[in-house]
Amino acid sequence: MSRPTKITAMHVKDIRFPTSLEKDGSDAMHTAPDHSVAYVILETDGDLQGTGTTFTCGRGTEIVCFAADTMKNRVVGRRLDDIFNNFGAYWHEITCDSQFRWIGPEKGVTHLATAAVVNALWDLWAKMEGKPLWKMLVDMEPEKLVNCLDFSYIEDVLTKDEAVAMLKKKDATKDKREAEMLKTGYPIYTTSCGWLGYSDEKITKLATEAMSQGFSRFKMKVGKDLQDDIRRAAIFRKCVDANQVWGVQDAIDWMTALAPYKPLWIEEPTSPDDILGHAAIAKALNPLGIGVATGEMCQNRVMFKQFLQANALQFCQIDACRLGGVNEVLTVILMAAKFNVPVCPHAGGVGLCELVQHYSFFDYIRCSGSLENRMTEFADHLHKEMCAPVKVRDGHYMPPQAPGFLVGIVPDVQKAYEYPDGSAWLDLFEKGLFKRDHDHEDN
Ligand SMILES: C[C@H](O)[C@@H](O)CC(=O)C(=O)O
Ligand SMILES: [Mg+2]
Repeated sequence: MSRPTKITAMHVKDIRFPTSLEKDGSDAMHTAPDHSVAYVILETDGDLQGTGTTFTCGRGTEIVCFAADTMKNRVVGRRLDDIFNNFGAYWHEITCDSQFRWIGPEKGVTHLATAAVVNALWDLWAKMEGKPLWKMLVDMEPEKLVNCLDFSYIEDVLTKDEAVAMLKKKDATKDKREAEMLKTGYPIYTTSCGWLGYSDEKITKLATEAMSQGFSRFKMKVGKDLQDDIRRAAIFRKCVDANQVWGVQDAIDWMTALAPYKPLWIEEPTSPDDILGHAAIAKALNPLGIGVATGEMCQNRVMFKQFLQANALQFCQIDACRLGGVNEVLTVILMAAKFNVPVCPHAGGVGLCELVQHYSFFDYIRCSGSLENRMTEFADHLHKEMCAPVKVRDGHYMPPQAPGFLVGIVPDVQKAYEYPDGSAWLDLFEKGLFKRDHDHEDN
């Protein structure tokens, strides 16, 4: 097999799944999402390809694809050694393009696009090393790993030297934790029983099934109707997720009413940008035993820094595609470890479970060294569509062994669900179940 030396081409696909039909993935804000991805493939002069995705919710995917496509000229033709030997500097270069940066910076569509491209590079690198991403990160020399990160704007709370020291400190005992992960896996919770559009009967049936499969932790969606939420909270309780529907005082009042059901956290209680609002909610709810969780829409490491500084979150929910890929996610995991805040990654979207598992293994083995108050999300749909679906055993993710970041979608599925001309979509249009984008108000 010939080892790649440079990127020769980049392709971007808009792949969407009609999850709104069954209300999979629905919440109080996103009432009918179609879980989708901007799908990036990097071709090389060798035998390997890199694949990266960014999770989106249907309409809008084409915009992220367009943004990713415009990044081609910063990727194609580049030598892989130049990228991987100076990955932190390369990441800085692509996120600081002097013109592209104006429509970010480091947030929104451009950052979602960055994630897909950057994650494809990490997938390729891990395949070249012959390791799953988590294992490559666990084995990498601390200095080399830290060289992949961009510390701009966060050096007031975490320096390169401090990050190296943190990794070195944990390295003495990492083999033990790696063996533990290989044996028992990383604890997870499921969101799949609690999507907002599901009936009470469906929730009860799914929760019962999940318990028989070894799940003991659940998340339910809230925020549409308080009486509905109270009734459902009695069916199962643990974490609740409002997906940004409330103002600060609404969040405090609503959650005070749900407090008797003892939720561990309230997720995204208000605007994801309102750091001080989250801090006020946390201050009011922490005494009731409820923590604040957020991060799936936290734009970048700078905002995470402030959330941590302001004591505005008790559970840090990194997302594999909202931040600008592995390089930036690792800085947030390190900052969270410094503040002793548990990282509980967000994974309610296609490909996210497959991606975030790598972060949880890395976090436990090499960074936090703790499982206390930590669990990663699992959502039960769109796995058979993946080339290497997550392995779940007794409510735990089991570490994957195949090389790469492992977010590839089965080729026939890619073809069928490519929007709008894949056969599955043509069929849905023909049946009148969907209208093409721009032909309708809403599905
Ligand atoms: C629209 C998405 O499905 C969202 O509801 C996911 C989410 O908030 C979560 O998994 O948490
Ligand atoms: Mg959520």
